Amino acid sequence: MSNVAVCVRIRPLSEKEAQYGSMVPCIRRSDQESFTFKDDKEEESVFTFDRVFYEDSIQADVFEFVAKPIVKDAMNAINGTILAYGQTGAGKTHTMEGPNMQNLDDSSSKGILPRVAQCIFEFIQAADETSEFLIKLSMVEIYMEKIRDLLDATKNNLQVKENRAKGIFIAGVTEVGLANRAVGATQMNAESSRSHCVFLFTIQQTNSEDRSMKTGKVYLVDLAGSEKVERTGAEGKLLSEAKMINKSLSALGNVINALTSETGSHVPYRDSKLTRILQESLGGNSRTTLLCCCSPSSLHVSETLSTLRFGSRAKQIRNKPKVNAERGRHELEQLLQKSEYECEQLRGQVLILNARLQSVTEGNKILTPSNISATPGNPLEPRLRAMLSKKVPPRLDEVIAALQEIFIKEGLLGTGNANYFPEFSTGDIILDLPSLNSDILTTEKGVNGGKQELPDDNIIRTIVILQNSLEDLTEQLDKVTRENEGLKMELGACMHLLKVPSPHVGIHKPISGCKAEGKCSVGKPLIVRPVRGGNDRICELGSCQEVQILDKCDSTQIKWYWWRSLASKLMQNASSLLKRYGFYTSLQRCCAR
Ligand SMILES: Nc1ncnc2c1ncn2[C@@H]1O[C@H](COP(=O)(O)OP(=O)(O)OP(=O)(O)O)[C@@H](O)[C@H]1O
Repeated sequence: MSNVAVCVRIRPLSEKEAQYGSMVPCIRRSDQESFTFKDDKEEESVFTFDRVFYEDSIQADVFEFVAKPIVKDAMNAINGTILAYGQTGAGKTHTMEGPNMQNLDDSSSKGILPRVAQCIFEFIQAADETSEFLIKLSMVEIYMEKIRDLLDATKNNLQVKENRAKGIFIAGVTEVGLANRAVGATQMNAESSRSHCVFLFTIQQTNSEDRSMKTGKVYLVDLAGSEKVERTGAEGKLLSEAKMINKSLSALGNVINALTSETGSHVPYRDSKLTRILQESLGGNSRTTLLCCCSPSSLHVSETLSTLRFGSRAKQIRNKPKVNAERGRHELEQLLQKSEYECEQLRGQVLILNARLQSVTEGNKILTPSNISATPGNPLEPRLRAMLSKKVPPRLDEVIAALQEIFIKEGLLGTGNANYFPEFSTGDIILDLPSLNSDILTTEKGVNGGKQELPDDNIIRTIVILQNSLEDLTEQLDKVTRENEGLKMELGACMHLLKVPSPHVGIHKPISGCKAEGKCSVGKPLIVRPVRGGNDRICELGSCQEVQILDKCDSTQIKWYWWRSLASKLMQNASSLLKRYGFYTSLQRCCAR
């Protein structure tokens, strides 16, 4: 379990705020983690967070502390989320995107978003040779409780769905276009964004040797301004927008309150689209950092206080980050083997217990050294009796070997099953048969001082112990058998994947009817993938059904070919690629250029 990290960023005074030069700022620096806040009644309180970035902090420092560890985790298949919270004009967009997404040449002012993109490619360059990567980016905004695809203006009411494989996801979100983020002007900030903006990087990593796959996601969320409606002076449409924004932010607050309340009350994730999308980031399996943006001006003292209180509360949320990995063939085979072995062990124990139960109920006697000889026709051999009479409990494998012999002799097992019990000598048997046996002994000695004849209730107790153990074992066996089935399916899927031929690099020769013809110039190298079981080859970036294969490469070459060209294009054209999130469009253009 790890707590949600909460950082605070205090921006410099704006020109307008600076005009009130005589006013003392409401925040006084203490150190990197705490500061003193003075409220409108001049009362002071100390706030402490994971990290405080003051007016003089630089974008690179914020990225290094807040985002880089999250990107690193995502490369290891642990989902991460960064949320920027604060009133309008407090510096959320400046921190997340930078002052000018149209011009990313100024590397020092770049915000978290372009740095995350760059960092992903840096990690890829340094990654293991056997790793193949697929990076995706989606961008949506939540405006008036509707999810709009920022890359496809026609999709303006996307739905949030959930399934076992993907967790929570936005169904049908696409990767094209991007210029329609809703912007409205309020008195607070001439370019205030009235929507919540969510950027999602998905990093999918496949091991080219065993096809095991792991996926990490990074959510970057630039929340709409958290100011109170009456302070914005909003009217008409802007007023209903402001109310809607407040509604989803108060839903966010309610989720945080529920997650941090001691009574463990219901968490109302479904009360807004925002909280639904962020479900796994808040109290879920993601590593999450909340970045509270504030103005230092005493003009905004009440908004800043409410932001700081929000941050303090969120700090108590505990998440449980997990690795999202699909297991590779080798790992699956080992697991399956272990699970089958466990199944065999359990089956053996069920058989033993059944026999003991039968013996106890039918012979009306307990199987202990003291009464073995008194039971006429008792199937237990002297060897077993000797074992059970030792002070030190016998090793389970010895008991099993003896029982196996007896079972065969008694016709409970055919001789063909002589090896039915696997080697039990490892000692990792779940049921502790010796201690069960000593339980029975203790019961017997406690009741009648170890005499041969046992009272009926003692026999009943023994039977109950055996029956309970049997039930537990049967349950365990069912569970392991089910897991076993799951593993077999996973292994099957993995084997299937291994059979899919690896891609080749070829030269795209558009033929008539190819829809990609207009986009791809003849002779431009493209990645193509042979269609399984046939000779056709599908161009992955276009829809051309025929590609002339000039050169076959192994998957490592493919990886380098693909990522070198993509990464260099991305790096070279960083400004256009990330220009107000034109990342995906640019990916698509890669083949047109
Ligand atoms: N750390 C900073 N250094 C310099 N200028 C900053 C900083 N933070 C914010 N600003 C400036 O303050 C103004 C408001 O910032 P920004 O647009 O990022 O606010 P916001 O919280 O995103 O507002 P909104 O909720 O409307 O999106 C911008 O002009 C921005 O350039």
